[in-house]
Amino acid sequence: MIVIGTGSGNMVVDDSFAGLDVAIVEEDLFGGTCLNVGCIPSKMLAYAAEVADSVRGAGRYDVDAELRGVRWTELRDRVFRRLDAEEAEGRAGREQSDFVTVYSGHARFVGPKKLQIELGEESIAVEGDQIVIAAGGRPSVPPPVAEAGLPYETSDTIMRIDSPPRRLAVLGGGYVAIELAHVLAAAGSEIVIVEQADQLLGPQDEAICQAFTELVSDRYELHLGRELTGLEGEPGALRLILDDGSVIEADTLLVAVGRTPNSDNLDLEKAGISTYDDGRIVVDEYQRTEVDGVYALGDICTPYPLKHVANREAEVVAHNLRNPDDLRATDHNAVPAAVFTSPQIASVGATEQDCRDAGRDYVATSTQYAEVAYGWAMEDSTGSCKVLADRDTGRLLGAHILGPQAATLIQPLVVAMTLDIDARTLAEQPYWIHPALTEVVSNALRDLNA
Ligand SMILES: Cc1cc2nc3c(=O)[nH]c(=O)nc-3n(C[C@H](O)[C@H](O)[C@H](O)COP(=O)(O)OP(=O)(O)OC[C@H]3O[C@@H](n4cnc5c(N)ncnc54)[C@H](O)[C@@H]3O)c2cc1C
Ligand SMILES: NC(=O)c1ccc[n+]([C@@H]2O[C@H](COP(=O)([O-])OP(=O)(O)OC[C@H]3O[C@@H](n4cnc5c(N)ncnc54)[C@H](O)[C@@H]3O)[C@@H](O)[C@H]2O)c1
Repeated sequence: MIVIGTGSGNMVVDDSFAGLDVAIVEEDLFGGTCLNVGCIPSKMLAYAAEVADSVRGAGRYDVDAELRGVRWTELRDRVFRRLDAEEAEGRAGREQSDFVTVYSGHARFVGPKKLQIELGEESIAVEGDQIVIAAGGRPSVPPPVAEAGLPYETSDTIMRIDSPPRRLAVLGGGYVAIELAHVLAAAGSEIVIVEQADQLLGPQDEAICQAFTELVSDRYELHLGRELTGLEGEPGALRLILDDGSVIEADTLLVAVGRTPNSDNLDLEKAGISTYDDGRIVVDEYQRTEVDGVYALGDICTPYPLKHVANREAEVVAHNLRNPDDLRATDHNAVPAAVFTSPQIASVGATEQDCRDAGRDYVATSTQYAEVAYGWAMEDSTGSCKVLADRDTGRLLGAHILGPQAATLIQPLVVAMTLDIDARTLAEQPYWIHPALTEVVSNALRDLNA
C-alpha cells in the first residue's frame, strides 16, 4: 500500500495494516498543513491574540489592566517549538515502524498503480495494489502577485515571520485572511484587507457576514468589492494597485485568496484519474477514484476543505481498504465549521439565503447573547445565534453563531442535525445548564416554535 501525503493520509495507517508493506511518501513537513502551517499554529496564535484582546478590554468589567505588549518572537517560538517537536516525533514514529517505509520526496504517477518518487538527485519506482492520495492543497496566488517578482507571504510563511509587519495588506477576506488578520492585529500590525466580494466571509449566512463586516470595519481598513490589478514597489515598501485606481501602501502582503488542490503535480492523467475544473480529484461516496484500489481523501478531493472532514474521510478510506466487500460511505451532512477570530463564528448546514434560494418552507429565529444572563456577565452587545428549521417537521436545517465561544456553542446543534433530533425535542428534552452561554442556543430553539 502507498500513501501520498502525511496530513490526514498518515491517519489511515495503523497496526491493522501490519501484514502489508506500506510506503508513506511526504515531500515536506511530516503531519501536513494542519499541524505545521494550518489549524494548530493559527489557533495557538489566535488564543494569545484573544488573551491580549481580553486585557485590552478589561476596563469594561471594571478591571484595571494595561497591555504592555505581545512578545511576538517568544510567542512564535513557543508555538513552533512544540509543533516542530510533534512533527519530528511523528516522522520518527513512522520511520521506526517495521512495516512502514517513509520516503521523503515528491511522488508522481507513471501508470495506474505505479509511482516514481523523486528523492533529491535520485528517484525510485514503487508499485502498490492499494494507493491513497492525500496530497492536500496549497495557497493560491493570483497573477498580479505571482508576476510582480516582489516578496509576499502566505499562510505557509507568515506565522513564522520575525516580527509583526507595521502595516499588513491582506488579499482576500475569507477564513485565512480573517484569522491571521486577528492574530497580527493583536500583535500590533495595522491591517488593510482587499476582498473582491462586497462583504467578508462571503459563504457564511448573510446576517453573520453583514454583522461581522460591520464589526471589523472600524478595526481594519477594508477595501471591499475590489480586485488587485498590480503590485509595485520594493521589498518592505509595497504598493497594491486596485481596479478603481486606488493605491494601498504596506510593508508586507499576505495572500489569502483560497487554496489549490495539489492534483496538478501528480501526473494523474498517467494513472487515468480525473479531476473537476477546480482541481479536486473525482471520487465516489466511498472515496474511490476511477482506478480500482486507488482512493483519495481530504483537501485534494473533498468539497469541504476542513481538517475534521479530512480526518473523517481518512477513517472511511481505512475502513474501505480493510473491508472492500463492506464499503462505508462518507457522510457530508451537517459539516460544521468555525472561524477562530474575534468574535468567533460557527456554522452548520444551510444558510438563510440557501433556504430561500431552495424555496424551502422554513422558520428562522435569532437570539442575542445580550438576552441571556451569561451574555450580561460578558457585557456582550453583538453576539447572536440564528437557527433555521423546517416549518412542518421542526427538523433543523442550519445554525449560525457569531460571538464568544461560537465554535463550542454550535456542537449541540451539530449533534441534533446529525442524529435527526428536531428543534423542539432538543430545546425541551435535555437540561440546559443555567446560566451558561448555551442558553443562547436553547432560547433560539424555543423561539422557533417549530
Ligand atoms: C492557515 C490555515 C488554518 C486552518 N485552520 C483550520 C481549522 O481551524 N479547522 C479546520 O477544520 N481546518 C483548518 N484548515 C484546513 C485544514 O488545514 C485542511 O483542511 C487539512 O489540513 C487538509 O488535510 P489533508 O490531509 O487533506 O492535506 P494536508 O494536510 O495538506 O497534507 C497533504 C500532504 O501531502 C504532501 N504532498 C503533496 N503533494 C505530494 C506529492 N506529490 N508527494 C509527496 N507528498 C506530497 C504535502 O507536503 C502535505 O504534507 C486550515 C488551513 C489553513 C491553511
Ligand atoms: N477555521 C477554519 O476552519 C479554517 C481556517 C483557515 C482555512 N480554512 C480552510 O482553508 C480554505 C482556504 O482558506 P482561504 O481563506 O484561503 O480561502 P476562502 O475561500 O475562505 O477565502 C478566500 C477569499 O478570497 C477572496 N478572493 C479570491 N480571489 C481574490 C482576489 N484576486 N482578490 C481579492 N479577493 C479574492 C474570495 O472572495 C474569498 O472571500 C477555507 O475554505 C477553509 O476550508 C479553514
